[in-house]
This record gives sequence, structure tokens and C-alpha cells, in this order.
Amino acid sequence: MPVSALRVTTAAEAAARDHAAIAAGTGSFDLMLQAGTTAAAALLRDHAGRLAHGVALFAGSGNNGGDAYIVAAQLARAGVAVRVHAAAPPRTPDAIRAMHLASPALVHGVPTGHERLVVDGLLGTGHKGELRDPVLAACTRVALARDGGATVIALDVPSGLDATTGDVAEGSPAAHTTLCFGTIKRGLLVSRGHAGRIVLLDIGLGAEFGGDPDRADGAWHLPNGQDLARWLPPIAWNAHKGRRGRIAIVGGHEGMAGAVILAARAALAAGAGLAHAIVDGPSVAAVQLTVPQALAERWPVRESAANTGARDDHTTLHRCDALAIGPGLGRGTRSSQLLERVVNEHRDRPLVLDADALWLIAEVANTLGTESAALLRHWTRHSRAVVCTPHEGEFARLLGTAVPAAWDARVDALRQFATRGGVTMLLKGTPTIVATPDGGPITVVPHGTPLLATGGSGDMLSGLIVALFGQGLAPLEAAVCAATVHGRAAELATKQLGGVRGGTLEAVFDALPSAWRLLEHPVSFPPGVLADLPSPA
Ligand SMILES: NC(=O)C1=CN([C@@H]2O[C@H](COP(=O)(O)OP(=O)(O)OC[C@H]3O[C@@H](n4cnc5c(N)ncnc54)[C@H](O)[C@@H]3O)[C@@H](O)[C@H]2O)[C@@H](O)CC1
Ligand SMILES: Nc1ncnc2c1ncn2[C@@H]1O[C@H](COP(=O)(O)OP(=O)(O)O)[C@@H](O)[C@H]1O
Ligand SMILES: [K+]
Repeated sequence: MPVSALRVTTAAEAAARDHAAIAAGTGSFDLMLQAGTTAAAALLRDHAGRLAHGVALFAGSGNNGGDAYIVAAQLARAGVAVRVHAAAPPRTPDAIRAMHLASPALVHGVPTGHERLVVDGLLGTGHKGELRDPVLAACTRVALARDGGATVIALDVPSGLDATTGDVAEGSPAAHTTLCFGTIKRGLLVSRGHAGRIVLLDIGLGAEFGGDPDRADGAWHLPNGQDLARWLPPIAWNAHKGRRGRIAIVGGHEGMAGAVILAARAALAAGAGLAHAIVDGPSVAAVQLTVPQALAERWPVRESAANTGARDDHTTLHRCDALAIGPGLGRGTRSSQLLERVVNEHRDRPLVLDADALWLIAEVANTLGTESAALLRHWTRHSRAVVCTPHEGEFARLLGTAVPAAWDARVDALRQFATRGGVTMLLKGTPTIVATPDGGPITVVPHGTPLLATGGSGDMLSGLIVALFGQGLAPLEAAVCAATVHGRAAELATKQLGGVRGGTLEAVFDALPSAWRLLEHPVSFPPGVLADLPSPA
């Protein structure tokens, strides 16, 4: 478990953490001072050009407004022309104090509407329900400024975005960047499109989750760059193909060779030394033509062999360090028999179950009158190294019911399924979440862009996971590193393309080398910055 993971909190957890610090002797105003000062430093560092034209700050009546006044004071001290619009007078003691601190600096009057940088300090974690005037009117002004070309910076959360659920109230202005204080709020990761780039700033409470076992239930961890770099096995200068992981991908029913082709390409691009593609007979030629580096062979079970009970040695699979089954596997009897054989005869191999394999598991469980988790537990009882990678539709089928929309319930369902099935569960989505069979906290992977919302991108993810599995990573580590590099590659490709439309999965493959470098050599952040997640748009 990534003990040094970054905190991801609900609004209540963030408040509890602040209160704990205050109870332990940190002044609440000191926290606000630290938040506003670090935010101002980030603005001066990242937006000097825009600040030269002045800045408009929008302040609410609560402590989020207090943060805005501190930012105003610090920017004015740095020589920036600061104009503040107070949607309502400050009401909390800290916000009133911050306003008094800032008032000597507020000589430039109210926003003109022409500033190129706008700071949204209207509402933070205290937001509830629908937006009401006068805050709603101020939000509209922020949104108008954005439409007019201004860069919008949200303090802590975009005003009107629920820090816990990610629900976005009508009229909430989207941010280009959210400067988030102390902990990343869960809602930002759920509504990343609204939050933009997310920069986590240190307000003196430390970065890490650091054992808090009482709060492990349902808590979200965001692995930091150092964790990921540590998990990734280096490829030795004198490595040979046998030492870089030998993996097999089983799938590719006639007409669906593409799924295995994409998975095999991804596995090779994740550093696998040898990739076997075990596909239906008619798919062999397609694999050989498109991925000549992979070793293609036909499914070991043929209808006649299955019917007579003839055994095949599966010699290839026995030699592999990790297996993935499911991409393009198909849903017929042959596919089902092949799945059962692979699962039963290779219990000691790390295994990725994806796509049609998940569909078939639900089908077999239905036929047997049992639950999918119970079947998985039975199938995998001698080996805990199994990762299942459902998307929402596949997970619903495994559960036998719709996946809950609310994140707390969704996380509970995933954790329960993982513990009952004895498997690591990676639920794809925005964000992707991973639960382990030991019932530990949820690991969240927030990376990615809609460039991944296209057929084949899940197959690519399976290939990345199985390759890392084959290189000796534990299930959680393999799943999280793979999902991170997948999402990071999409972010880099989207940036390079200047948008999503026009790009294909090929662009994501092309960006994989740069994405691996980001994982291998995590950038060090400027002082006061704990994390920096690029905008998904
Ligand atoms: N000591 C602390 O707890 C710290 C808090 N900080 C800041 O404080 C923020 C939380 O401050 P508060 O708890 O004062 O809350 P906020 O400042 O987020 O908002 C509270 C105010 O907004 C109003 N409001 C709530 N929902 C509304 C809606 N839908 N429409 C219109 N008005 C609405 C409330 O009536 C109240 O006046 C954090 O997000 C962060 O920015 C930081 O300064 C760091 C330290
Ligand atoms: N809008 C999005 N933003 C970020 N990631 C996304 C988005 N849409 C899809 N993804 C990612 O793309 C992958 C899609 O997987 P999946 O639906 O199984 O694809 P397929 O079955 O077509 O191969 C998952 O990793 C998912 O998290
Ligand atoms: K805000």
C-alpha cells in the first residue's frame, strides 16, 4: 500500500483535518495566511504575463473569500494592480481579518471586466445546494470573463463545485486551474473537466496520507510520483528478452484480432521482453502481420478437443510470467471453455481478466446460480494475483445490478467485490479507481482525457498491466502504474494535438515513451507545491 500517498478528502474530511491542526496549536488564520500566500506565489510564478495587466479577485463571505483577500494583499505587495469584487462582506473572523489586512492594497477599485486573470474566491468547501445571489451573480461575472478570454483560477475548488460529490451547480464558473489547499478534494477528481489543472498547495499540514487506519474505510489515496517511480522495475542495461517478462494475451476470436493486437503492442511498449498472442485460428495471420514482434499461436482448445476432453499442454502459457485473457475473446462455448481452462490450469500465474472474460464470468455465475464474486473467489483461491479491469457496464454485469452513481456507494461496491472475489478490481472511468482484496483504501488514478474514450483503449490498458505484472509488480502496483501511464500518455497526446478530435489511439501509443519518462523521473515541484495534475482538456 502506498503509505506516502497524497490525501484525497471529502469536504468534511478536509474540515476535520484543518480542525485537528487548529486543535493541535496551529492558528486558523495562519492556515489561511499560508493558503493565500502560497496561492499568490503560484500565480506570480505561472502567470506573470497576465498579471502585468492586473488581476480581478472575486471574494465570498466565508473563509474562501478570506483566502482571496490574502492573495489580493500578497499580489498587491508584489506590485500587481489588484481589483476586488466582494460578493458579500466577509463574515467569519478570519475572513474579516484577511480583508483588513488587504484593504490598504485595494486602491485600484473594482474589476473592470478586462482583466486577463480572474481569481474565484467566492465559495470553497462550504458550498451547498444551488447557487444563490449575490454569489450567483458574481459567478456569472467570472464565467463572462472566461468567455472573454480571461484565465480563471479557482481557490480550493471552483465555486459551486461540491468538494465531496463533484456535482456542479448551475452557474458555477469552470476554472482553467484550481489551486487546492492542503488536500485534493474528491469532487475535483470527479469533475476534473470543471476544475482544469489541479495544483495542490501545502498549507503546512504535510502532504501524505500517513497511517490513519480509522479513516481507511472508503478513503481515497492518490499515489505520488515517487511511489510510482519506486514501483517501476528498472530495465537493466544487460537485460535480455527472457528477463523483461514473458507474457501472453489470450483472446482475439475470429473478427476480433484487433483487441489482442492492441494489447500485445501495449505490452511490448511497457517493456515486456516476449509477448505471446494466443488467438483464434483465423486471427493468427492478422497478429503476425501487424505485430511481428509478438509470437502468435492459435487457441490451444479447439471444439473437437474440448468435446473429447483431450488435453493440451498449454506449453506457452506455462512458460509465461503473467497472462491476460479477455480482449476480443468472444462469448461462445469455445471462449468459455478456454477461459475456464486458462483460469484453472494456471492458478500460479498473475492474471488479468478483462472484457469478454468478465462477461463470461457473469454468465457462468448466472448459470451456476451463484454470484460473480463467489465464482472468482473459487477460481482464484490458490492465487491472489488477479486484476479485473471492468468498465462500468462490465462491473454492473458482475454485480448483477446497476453500478451506483454516488461515489461513496460505488466505492463500497468495488471494495466489497474485491474482498469477496479475492481479486484486485480496477474500475475504469473518470476517475479510475482501484480496490484491493485486503479491503484497504481506494487508490485513484485521475489521469486521462477523452482521447481514451474510444474502442480499443481498454485493450491497450490490459496489455500495459500484464506486462508490468510479468515484470514482477504486485497487482495494485501493476494496475495503478499502467492506468497512470495510459492516462498520462493521453494527456501528452491531447496537448500535442491541441485537442481530442482528429486524434486516435495511435497518438496515445506515440506518447507512451514520454509518459514512461514522466513516471520514471517524476518532476520535482516548486516549493509549496505538492502535486500538479494537468487539465484533461
Ligand atoms: N481554517 C480553515 O478551515 C481553512 C479554510 N480555508 C478556506 O476556507 C474554505 C471553507 O470556508 P467556509 O467554511 O467559510 O466556507 P466557504 O467560504 O466555502 O463558503 C461559506 C459561505 O458561502 C455561503 N454559501 C454556501 N453555499 C452557498 C450557495 N449555494 N450559494 C450562495 N452562497 C452559499 C454560506 O452561506 C457562507 O457564507 C475552504 O474551501 C478554503 O478555501 C483555507 O483558508 C485554509 C484553512
Ligand atoms: N473521458 C475520459 N477521460 C479519461 N479516460 C477515459 C475517458 N473515457 C475513457 N477513458 C479510459 O479509457 C479506457 C476505456 O476502456 P474500455 O471502455 O474498456 O475500452 P474498450 O473496451 O473499447 O477497449 C479506460 O481506461 C477509461 O478509464
Ligand atoms: K472558489
